[in-house]
Amino acid sequence: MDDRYYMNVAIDLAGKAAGQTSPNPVVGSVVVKDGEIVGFGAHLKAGEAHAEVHAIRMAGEKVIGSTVYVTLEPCSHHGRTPPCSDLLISSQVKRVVIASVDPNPLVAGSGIKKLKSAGIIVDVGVCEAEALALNDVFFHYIKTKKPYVTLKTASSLDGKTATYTKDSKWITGEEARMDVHRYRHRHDAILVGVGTVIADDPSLTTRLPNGGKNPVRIILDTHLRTPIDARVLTDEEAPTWIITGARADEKKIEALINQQVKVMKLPTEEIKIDNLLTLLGDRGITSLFVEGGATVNGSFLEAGAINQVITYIAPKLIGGALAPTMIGGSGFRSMGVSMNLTIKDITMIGQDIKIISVPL
Ligand SMILES: Nc1c(/N=C/[C@@H](O)[C@H](O)[C@H](O)COP(=O)(O)O)[nH]c(=O)[nH]c1=O
Ligand SMILES: [Zn+2]
Repeated sequence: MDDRYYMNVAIDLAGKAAGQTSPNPVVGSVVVKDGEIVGFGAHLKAGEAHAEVHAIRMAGEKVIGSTVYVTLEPCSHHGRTPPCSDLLISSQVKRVVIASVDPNPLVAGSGIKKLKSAGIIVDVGVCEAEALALNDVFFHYIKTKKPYVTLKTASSLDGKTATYTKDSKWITGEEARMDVHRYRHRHDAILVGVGTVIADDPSLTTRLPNGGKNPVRIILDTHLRTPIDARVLTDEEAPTWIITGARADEKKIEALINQQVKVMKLPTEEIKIDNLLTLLGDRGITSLFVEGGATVNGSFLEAGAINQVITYIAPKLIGGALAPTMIGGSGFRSMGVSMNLTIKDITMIGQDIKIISVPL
């Protein structure tokens, strides 16, 4: 088989661990000897073995003189595990095929240099686009030190997210709502505004049949209006960070803090999304799932802080000039300055449509 075939096996393996490896990238690796796959592996959890280590361990003796495919440049620095480039050299590998170079400017290219100076044949760029797409979150975070932001909205055919009486249970069906929980599992944090907490008293936890990781729950609450008995404050299911303004009342802050709740003040009285993202990035949040409501969605849109949009549209009509829509705020004044995106994927999920789009 050709290089692309084996690299696609490595890419498929890497993608299966999506959401588990944060803050590390997902990486896959395949060892091939005399046209036979003799080992493969994926990085499963930060701090544990890298993909190449799993693959080489499975290959055993057959790794000698083999070709190793890996979706990201092998590491060359001592992180929490010894460098994979050293392991590839000591395993007497003949050739290494790499899909994408490490985006971290500190290490970019050094793994490749090390392998070449040890006499290993190195080819770079096989299936590069597919490999880069695996780690759009990781690359974004490495470059900006801010979380990759996914905005998720769910609405009726006529764009409503609830009736004018604020009833919203449910708009999308079971399958689409289950899909949302898979995104929650894969994200470091989920964010809603205090309006959603007051209206829905959401738990914002990941409820999948086989369990799943709960994201940190971020509540934007400038004036500390989160009800003291809200589930996100009392259910002991996941950490909750309340983000408030510089002038927030210290007594109210004291009343909200408990072992699962932290209150964090931003430097300005009103919440600025850029300051929020810096604060979250500094605390190691690499991916942020914004579930609204409309006001919060509007502030992310106006801040130009959206990296991906997941839209679920249900075959329902709600109507009502006062019924809420997906994005509030003041909005753009003219089409010339409105946000343009490209649709990457459209699928039916149960009775609903799911659209994935990214800004141009
Ligand atoms: N009304 C709907 C949604 N509503 C989304 C938010 O308004 C809800 O408060 C939040 O998902 C509740 O989180 P939970 O308590 O953890 O279940 N989102 C959806 O995808 N479809 C809907 O029909
Ligand atoms: Zn490594």
